Amino acid sequence: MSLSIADIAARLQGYDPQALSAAQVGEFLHHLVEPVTESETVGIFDALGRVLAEDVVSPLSVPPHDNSAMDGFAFDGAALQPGQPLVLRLVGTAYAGRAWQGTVGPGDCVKIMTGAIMPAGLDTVVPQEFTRTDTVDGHTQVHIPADVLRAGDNRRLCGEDLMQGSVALARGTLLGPAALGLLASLGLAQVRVWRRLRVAYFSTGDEILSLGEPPREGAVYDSNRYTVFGLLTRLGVQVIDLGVVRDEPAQLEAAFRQAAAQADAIITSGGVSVGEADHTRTMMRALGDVAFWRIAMRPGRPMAVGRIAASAMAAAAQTGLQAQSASEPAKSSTTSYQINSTLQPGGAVLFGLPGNPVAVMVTFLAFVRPALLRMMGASANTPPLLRATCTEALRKKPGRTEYQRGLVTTAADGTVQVCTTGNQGSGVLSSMVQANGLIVLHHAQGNVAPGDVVDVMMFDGVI
Ligand SMILES: Nc1nc2c(c(=O)[nH]1)N[C@H]1C(S)=C(S)[C@@H](COP(=O)(O)OP(=O)(O)OC[C@H]3O[C@@H](n4cnc5c(N)ncnc54)[C@H](O)[C@@H]3O)O[C@H]1N2
Ligand code: MOO
Repeated sequence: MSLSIADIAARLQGYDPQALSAAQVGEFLHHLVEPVTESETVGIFDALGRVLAEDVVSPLSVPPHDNSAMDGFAFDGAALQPGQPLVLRLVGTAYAGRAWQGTVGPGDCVKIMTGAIMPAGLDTVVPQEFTRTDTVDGHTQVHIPADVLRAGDNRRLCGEDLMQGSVALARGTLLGPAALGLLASLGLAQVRVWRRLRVAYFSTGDEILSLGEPPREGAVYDSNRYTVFGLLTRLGVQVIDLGVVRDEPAQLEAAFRQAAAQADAIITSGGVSVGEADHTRTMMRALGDVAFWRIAMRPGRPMAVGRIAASAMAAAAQTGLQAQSASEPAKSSTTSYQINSTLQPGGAVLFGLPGNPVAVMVTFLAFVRPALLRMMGASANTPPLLRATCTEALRKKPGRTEYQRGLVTTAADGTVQVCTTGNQGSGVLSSMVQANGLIVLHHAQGNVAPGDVVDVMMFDGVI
């Protein structure tokens, strides 16, 4: 059963929607979102980027036999003596893909190919390039110099990768290329994964132009839908693009209703600050259980989160924007509008992101992405932070988290360094494009001096 905003707020110590720390936001969202519960079986090619719904127990051992890691000669390592060269008699050849059928006695060796099963009684392989061979009385002899290897070298043990009956991949694993290979190595062509998450998104604002519309004074092209599309696609969710929605109650209600009916989560951008001119906040309150936050962070201060009712129970009538379930009074409105909304439990999770293009990306990476990964059933959802030496001074006020666009490079001496990529305005996408990570200046941290070590959230593998 999902918790209401009030329930979650009551669980959080020191919860103040007007002054939340980034850590409190993470904690709040952890309570707000729940993993999906439906799973499906998919073929291995469709499993990339999906999350395992159950443990994969290894049906066989990998490798299935002790085998050679080198092309060379297999022999009994007990014959090796420190400081002594060894001479062995060649009695046959073991090829990969079939077991060698002969028998070996003391002082014998078998020529062996990489991957071939180790003949019974032999445990060591000398790579062929370490050896010299000659023929004595019609027999080939293999000479191994002193001290070039130890007993057991160059032999891969049965089950050293995976043992039959052990958990090869745990439920909650986000399947990457290595996991696909591992599944295939177990002979598994199909796998059980959680169903794909559906995420709907739209941009709000009367000044926002869709691509294809001619430029006009005071208007800007919608960039947020494209960054959100990219961020969601990288995450492997099913995206539902609902376009640009005018700041007009009927259009906003229709967009929220459609999004809540089709998706597990809704991402909007714009209209969550205190501006007088928009209906977005009012509509969010009217159609759902939503909190409006001011987060102690930069960029990305205002944000709305909650749930939007899944049922389309509201009958819209053109009689004044009075959202009956809303505690917030209607903003100044030219259109009259009324919603008869009955709040239903559950519904789609709402992430109402601030309009500024970099604030959208930063709030997505800091909060939305970990929350969506949790909804996807993934067990790990925060990327590790890299430690890098900052090459410049950064001004930072303690008491808020700041994310600065950074370019991480490796210096000639091998040190990992980071510098900022220029204008850090929350509308400036060009410095985001030049960055390969976000410098994370933590809540309590103060100014950074050149040479100080800072944390960086790298984009690689994330966006
Ligand atoms: N009095 C206050 N004013 C503002 C505050 C505040 O705390 N008190 N917070 C500021 C911060 S921080 C941000 S961020 C913005 C967020 O405001 P909104 O979420 O209401 O966003 P808008 O006003 O709609 O837009 C802000 C900005 O972003 C541009 N924008 C919006 N959508 C898009 C889009 N899809 N593509 C490209 N650009 C977009 C929009 O044109 C505005 O320039 O509020 C501050 N004000
Ligand atoms: O912090 Mo706003 O979120 O400036 O862009």
